[in-house]
Amino acid sequence: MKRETLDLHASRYAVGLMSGTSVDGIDAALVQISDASDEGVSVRLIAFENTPYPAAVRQEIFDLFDPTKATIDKVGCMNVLLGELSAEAALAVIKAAGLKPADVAVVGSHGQTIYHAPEPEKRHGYDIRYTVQIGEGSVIAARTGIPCVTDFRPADMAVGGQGAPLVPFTEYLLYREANRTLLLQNIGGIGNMTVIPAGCPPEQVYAFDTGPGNMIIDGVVERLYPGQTMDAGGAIAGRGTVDEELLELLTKEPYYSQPLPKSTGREMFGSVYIDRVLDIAKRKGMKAEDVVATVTMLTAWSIGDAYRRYVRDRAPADVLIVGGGGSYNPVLVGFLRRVMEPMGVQVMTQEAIGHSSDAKEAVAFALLADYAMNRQPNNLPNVTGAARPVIMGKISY
Ligand SMILES: Nc1ncnc2c1ncn2[C@@H]1O[C@H](COP(=O)(O)OP(=O)(O)OP(=O)(O)O)[C@@H](O)[C@H]1O
Ligand SMILES: CC(=O)N[C@H]1[C@@H]2OC[C@@H](O2)[C@@H](O)[C@@H]1O[C@H](C)C(=O)O
Repeated sequence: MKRETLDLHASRYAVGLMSGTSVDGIDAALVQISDASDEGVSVRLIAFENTPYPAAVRQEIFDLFDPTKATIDKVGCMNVLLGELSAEAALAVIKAAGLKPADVAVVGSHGQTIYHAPEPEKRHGYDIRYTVQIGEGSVIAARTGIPCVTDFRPADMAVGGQGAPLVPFTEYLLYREANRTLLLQNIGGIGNMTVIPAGCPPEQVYAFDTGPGNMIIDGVVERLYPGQTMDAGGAIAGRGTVDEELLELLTKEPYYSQPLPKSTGREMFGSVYIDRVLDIAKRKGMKAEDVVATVTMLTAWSIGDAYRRYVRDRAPADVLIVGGGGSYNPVLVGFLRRVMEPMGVQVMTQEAIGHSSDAKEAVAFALLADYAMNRQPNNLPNVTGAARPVIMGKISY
């Protein structure tokens, strides 16, 4: 990962855009990237903005998660609309930083995943893995006048990788420590964990999706409390009691014991899954707040279970650093402490160590785009399962 092409200490501005599996809006980070004299870079967050999606747009995006509804005209149209909204988000964060578009070297935009199929399917004798992120880079480049890198995941999948998770590459660059083994746990729609052993080289970093993050919590709350899209502050779960029987049943989901590398998404923990949970809860006559408390505990349990199964013996960790929207749910973080601390792992939030939970993924896509522009590999093959390092991202000038 050593940078070869750049002047040491040269610095430039980049924008990173992320629209995650929760579909809550577009996160935009403006960062200053400087090359360090040793391996890697340093990144300073200058400005961060979240632009929520209008409710009708959010609904139309959700409709695209159902392959029977995602007709090609709707996907094509939303691809361009999200390009427009992404360009506006980029321009807004540039303005918030007191800069002009001409000051910015690159925009890296993850886009919105609408389908992710990382396991190979045999088609006409070929192993096919595919993933679809929309938010047209040509539109972002045209509106901002800045080169834009999009569509990061397919390059990793083309060489046998899962195309996810990608953020561990930048987490290694920005968080590694000489003396502590870190677990970076993102709790967005999906939960994902990055393991960074103390003083390790990049080949020893590994990461995987632990399972649901807030996706089930959000899904259950939306159905049981019409008009609410999340359990803000964990207020509902805080009033409820975990139903051990339902929890036990939900922990049997085969994904949790599937071997690494693995990644998951709305295809597994989306609306069909929510229907199933709510059916069982109804048959048991459960109170709404108990259902929310139980699925909140399920997320915490899945993280602890993943640590026990895939990490503890290989890289006993000192600390688990929680990021993503789930870090704003104190009941979830409390459950996580209850699960992790008996195993000797301290639980902290990104904010507690001086980073931003909200901005982390957007920052990552700014840095991944910077690598792409410099024609430098930006995947971690041992994380995604790819056969080799590749340069991910397609450039719209
Ligand atoms: N104040 C809060 N209280 C409780 N939960 C919150 C709060 N703020 C955010 N969340 C949760 O975090 C979710 C959004 O998290 P985030 O923005 O990290 O997800 P994402 O980036 O869309 O997902 P992913 O990382 O899986 O792609 C919301 O849908 C909600 O469930
Ligand atoms: C296919 C896809 O969009 N995956 C997301 C999702 O959201 C969290 C988790 O599942 C992670 O695997 C990934 O995103 C982050 C940004 C990543 O690639 O690191």
